[in-house]
Amino acid sequence: MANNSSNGGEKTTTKPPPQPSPLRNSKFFQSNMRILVTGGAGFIGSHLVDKLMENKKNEVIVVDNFFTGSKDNLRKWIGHPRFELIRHDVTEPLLVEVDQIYHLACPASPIFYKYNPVKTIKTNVIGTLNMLGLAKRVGARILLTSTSEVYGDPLVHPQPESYWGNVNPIGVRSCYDEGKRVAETLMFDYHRQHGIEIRIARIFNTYGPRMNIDDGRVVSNFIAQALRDEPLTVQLPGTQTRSFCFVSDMVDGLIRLMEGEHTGPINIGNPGEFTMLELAETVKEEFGLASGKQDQLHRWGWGWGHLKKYGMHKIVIKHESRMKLAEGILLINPEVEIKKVENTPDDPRQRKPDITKAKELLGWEPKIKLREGLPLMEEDFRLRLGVAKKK
Ligand SMILES: NC(=O)c1ccc[n+]([C@@H]2O[C@H](COP(=O)([O-])OP(=O)(O)OC[C@H]3O[C@@H](n4cnc5c(N)ncnc54)[C@H](O)[C@@H]3O)[C@@H](O)[C@H]2O)c1
Ligand SMILES: O=c1ccn([C@@H]2O[C@H](COP(=O)(O)OP(=O)(O)O[C@H]3OC[C@@H](O)[C@H](O)[C@H]3O)[C@@H](O)[C@H]2O)c(=O)[nH]1
Repeated sequence: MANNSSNGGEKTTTKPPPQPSPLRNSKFFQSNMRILVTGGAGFIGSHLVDKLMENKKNEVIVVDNFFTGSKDNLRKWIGHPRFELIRHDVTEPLLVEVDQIYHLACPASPIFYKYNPVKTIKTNVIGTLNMLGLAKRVGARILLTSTSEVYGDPLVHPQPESYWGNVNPIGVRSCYDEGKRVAETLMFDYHRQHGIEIRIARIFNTYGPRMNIDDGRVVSNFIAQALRDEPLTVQLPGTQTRSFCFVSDMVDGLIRLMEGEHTGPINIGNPGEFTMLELAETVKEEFGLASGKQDQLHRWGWGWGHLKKYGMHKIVIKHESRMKLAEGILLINPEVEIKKVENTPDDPRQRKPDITKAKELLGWEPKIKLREGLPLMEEDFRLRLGVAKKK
């Protein structure tokens, strides 16, 4: 592991920050906090906007090119007097007057960021340069949503912020991993050279309502597959691990980081670690029977306790016609609906955040466990998939 001396960088500023807008210091005019959210039409961004809009002192401007995001995620705010939505690509310069910038714009799902890798790296590098230029011009504080992927396929486990990572610089994921690493470098160079107030969050896998249904990320894939009665596609070997954070916890962490006194980088994630096979089992238990078959079990007075008692908790009922109640024993189709499929290159084998810094510096830790968070996605996914709960 590398030493920690240049991590955090909190004593390295050589210049005072640029002057904020005169309105900030006005004695006579109590202005609102003007907050720019790039990528605000996406999954995490739209939840962040919901939270920021709860504060009546905030005006929120979203900038998005709608590559992976959608206006639908923001529909409740369109037309609101404290809200503006601008179709704009962050690889182009932007002129707006703001006090804070949450810079999220970047496709996050591997399928999407690998679709046009040159555009992904431009978004991370030129997009971040443009947002730092904006921050410098208007004296805004800027927060970058970096990623656990800066640790690559980590050789240190769990990953503290002081770990410098194990990243392939020429692989198919590099446009994203290395792009985010350069974005972090740019943030610290602007901080040291120009005194910009920066914040860096290293986000670990996040899930929740509004994830794109077919964007290839594992939680949204498994839930959509379970609700469509399709096999869950576990990519080989299935023993690779991830740590999943519910989106409301993530938003809380990002706002604390922005409002706090520490530049970061700070890991924001849930340390609960699961293999992909364990995740598939959990989704099956929460959703496999939830598509109506669970109701039937309840009508018979059967619950998971009964299934577990007979060692059947890992079994999905495929055809109800094959189910019989015989002398009080439920016969279930033993077909296990998990399909092992090929993986993609450079898939990290393990990932778990060390969140000591987030706890100590931000007073933050996640509240929602995986089993509590997964069911909170059901209604949203059913609605968008058009799959009703069976009676
Ligand atoms: N969700 C996660 O698990 C996770 C993990 C680590 C880091 N992150 C980071 O958090 C941020 C948000 O992730 P998300 O899960 O909400 O992803 P998302 O794909 O749902 O949202 C990204 C948003 O950015 C927009 N966008 C992409 N390129 C753009 C460009 N050039 N100009 C303007 N807008 C652009 C998209 O249209 C979308 O609305 C990303 O920066 C991502 O790297 C997410
Ligand atoms: O259907 C699937 C999809 C994915 N997987 C596996 O699930 C694991 C997680 O894959 P995801 O695509 O959800 O996400 P990854 O962890 O690879 O990248 C993620 O983490 C960091 C963020 O910055 C990225 O934005 C995010 O997508 C991988 O090991 C993958 O092989 C499956 O087993 N089945």
